Amino acid sequence: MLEIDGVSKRFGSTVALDGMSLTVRPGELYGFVGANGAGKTTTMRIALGVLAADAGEVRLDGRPLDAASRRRIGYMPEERGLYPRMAVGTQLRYLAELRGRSAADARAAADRWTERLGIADRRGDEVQRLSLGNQQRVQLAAALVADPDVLVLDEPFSGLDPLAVDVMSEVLRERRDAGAPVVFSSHQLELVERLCDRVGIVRAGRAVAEGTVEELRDASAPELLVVAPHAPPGWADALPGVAGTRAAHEGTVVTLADPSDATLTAVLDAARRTGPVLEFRRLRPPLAEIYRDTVASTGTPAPPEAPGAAA
Ligand SMILES: Nc1ncnc2c1ncn2[C@@H]1O[C@H](COP(=O)(O)OP(=O)(O)OP(=O)(O)O)[C@@H](O)[C@H]1O
Repeated sequence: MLEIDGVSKRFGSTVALDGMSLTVRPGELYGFVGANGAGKTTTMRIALGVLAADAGEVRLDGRPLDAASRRRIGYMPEERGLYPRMAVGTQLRYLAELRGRSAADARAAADRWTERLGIADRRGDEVQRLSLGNQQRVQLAAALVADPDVLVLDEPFSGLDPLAVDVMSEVLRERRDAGAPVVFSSHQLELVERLCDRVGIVRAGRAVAEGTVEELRDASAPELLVVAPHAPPGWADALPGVAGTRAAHEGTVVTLADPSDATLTAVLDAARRTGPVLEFRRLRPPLAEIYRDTVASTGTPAPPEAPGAAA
């Protein structure tokens, strides 16, 4: 289990992290989402020891991380940390050996992962000669080559073609199924919704919501779609238990302040009084909508990034 507990970090006058906390459990695929500058990369760098926290703690299996336990984490940095002029195979073997694997093990792992990720025919090529998407596959291989117990990946899906997205998704699921905690950041919320067991939403350096997509959905204001073609504008605005309405999906979306049976009945009765009701159902907002609502309801917009804040 990987725990980020109350971690804070400033860069000069910029508060990058302000008490960030999240937990990634064994055998869990965790999606880390938030606006540009919300603090995802900083959190991951601190977890990996690339940066030091000002306050708070990162624990692996209940113990504060140290140099030895950090070696159990496979990391894919956002800035991608490969040597551009080193051949793919040589580089992967080197990284595995650096993490304590024997030369034979390192070679076997480099061969296995390049095969698995569809870049076996590029083993002899310098990394800089590969397309960006293929460099990303090498970067994933680099995170996996020493057989880590935990995976921390910063935007692993950005810029990948659909087939590469499938390969990446499959590999992350396999690691999850093998019992590893796997956390990745992404702005591709459909993908996060499809792939992740739990999601953490961050805003301005702190986690503002965490749970399965279903839990996050339950925590947001429930909405009904009512399609009643003869209903006049504002027909549901004043009903008891209704927080607001808007026109959408060729009908009316009714946001409920109180999702009780009494409210549902009142809304349905009011709709039926206007004429035929073609549709009446609970809406299941996608993660993108839940994300927007969560971020909007957790404070004023984040201040713009301080230009040139000192590191
Ligand atoms: N080395 C640094 N020096 C100064 N400020 C920094 C540094 N690294 C990050 N920051 C600031 O910390 C804040 C958090 O940045 P971070 O990169 O963690 O966000 P992010 O959520 O990963 O964003 P993105 O989605 O754009 O990758 C931002 O305001 C950023 O400008």
